[in-house]
Amino acid sequence: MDAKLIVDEVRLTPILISDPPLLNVQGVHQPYTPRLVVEVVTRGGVSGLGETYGDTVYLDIAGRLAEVLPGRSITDVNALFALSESVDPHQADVDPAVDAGGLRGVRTADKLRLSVVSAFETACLDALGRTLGLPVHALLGGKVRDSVEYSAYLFHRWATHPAGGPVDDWGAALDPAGIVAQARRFDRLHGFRSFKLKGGVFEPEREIAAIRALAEAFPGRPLRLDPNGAWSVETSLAVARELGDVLEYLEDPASGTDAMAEIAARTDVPLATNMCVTTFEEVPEAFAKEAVRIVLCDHHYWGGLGRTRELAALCRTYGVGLSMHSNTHLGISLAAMTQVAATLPGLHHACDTHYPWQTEDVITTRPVFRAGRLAVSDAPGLGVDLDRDALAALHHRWLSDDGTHHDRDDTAAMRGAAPDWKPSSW
Ligand SMILES: O=C([O-])[C@@H](O)[C@@H](O)[C@H](O)[C@@H](O)C(=O)[O-]
Ligand SMILES: [Mg+2]
Repeated sequence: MDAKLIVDEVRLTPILISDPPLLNVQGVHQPYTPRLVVEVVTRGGVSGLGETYGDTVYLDIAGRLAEVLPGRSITDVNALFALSESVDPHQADVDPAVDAGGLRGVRTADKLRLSVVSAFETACLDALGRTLGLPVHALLGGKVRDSVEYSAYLFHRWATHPAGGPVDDWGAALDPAGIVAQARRFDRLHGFRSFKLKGGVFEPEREIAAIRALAEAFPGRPLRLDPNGAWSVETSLAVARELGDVLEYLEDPASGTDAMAEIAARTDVPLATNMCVTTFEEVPEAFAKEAVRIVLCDHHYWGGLGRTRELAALCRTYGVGLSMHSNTHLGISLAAMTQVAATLPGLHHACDTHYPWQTEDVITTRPVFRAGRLAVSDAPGLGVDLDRDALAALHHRWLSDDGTHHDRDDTAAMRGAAPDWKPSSW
């Protein structure tokens, strides 16, 4: 093996990034959210980047994996899965509740581990691409498109965080007019064609009214509503009836494969998910029951860019559509999302991204959306460079935090404002 390809060192940098007070079924985003930046440095002196969730449970696994990677080749990405299993001590005692802030289905030991592996895989591919002078998409078999379409991600939100924190100039959006104003600003700034509204915050009638207002303001544009499983089957069907003429798809209206399958059987509105199909183990049942028409892939918890392509092949085989889920993330993840999305032939919907809500980053140049699309970089690796000063500042914030923000918890943030608050379901 070429010595240049051997891992010399792995650097893990937990950071806290500022985040606006976006509302969802579990509460409100905290003012700062944790992310982990992974750097894999080769003996050839090349450094590759990856990014993933930064909560404590991920940091634990990442620390163990980082210890055993030096001496192995950055080409050995398939070996990362077995290697991560061999170092993960927490496999048996994972709380299977829905993730405390991520809303990406139930927690499993596998999913936690894969969310870490994905950042290491991305970092290895970035390092390999930089070493060979090739973009990551070339390492995945080549791009099938030159740009990737993203959708605007609309949220009901407060103007400021109740307990203080970073302030932006978006103001509150708590009714249909506020959501339309937010959409207009996204349209003006980034040219997004599709709009997704995070639902499950207010009673369904108010969210239906917001989608209707969007349909009037942007006739013919693809619209989606995602209450993260907050509704019953009957409520979901009622919403589907109300909005069937304007929705591109309804995302996770109810929780669980059985509920989704029942809704799917009784409406023509396509259902999408990033909650009931989140692992390969969940695929057979959901596909057999025809519970979803679109799976939202996410390279973080599916285990990386290679596994995302495997999921895409499965969806293609079973005639299920594909798009991409997003959670709060920075530019390294956005670059990884764009590189893998560029290689997926059956990507027929605009991908989700939280990125426009993020005002801080650890890369030197912010990507620019044009007409809602990002150009696919042909530069070596992911095509992004680390801003070490920014990384150090965000790491310093993480070090200075008393632990309140080390684990994302939207419910805790909401209870800071309303101590008796409980997630609603309709
Ligand atoms: O950021 C949020 O509040 C979202 O609700 C996120 O946690 C979800 O994972 C995600 O965006 C989704 O599509 O369900
Ligand atoms: Mg969703």
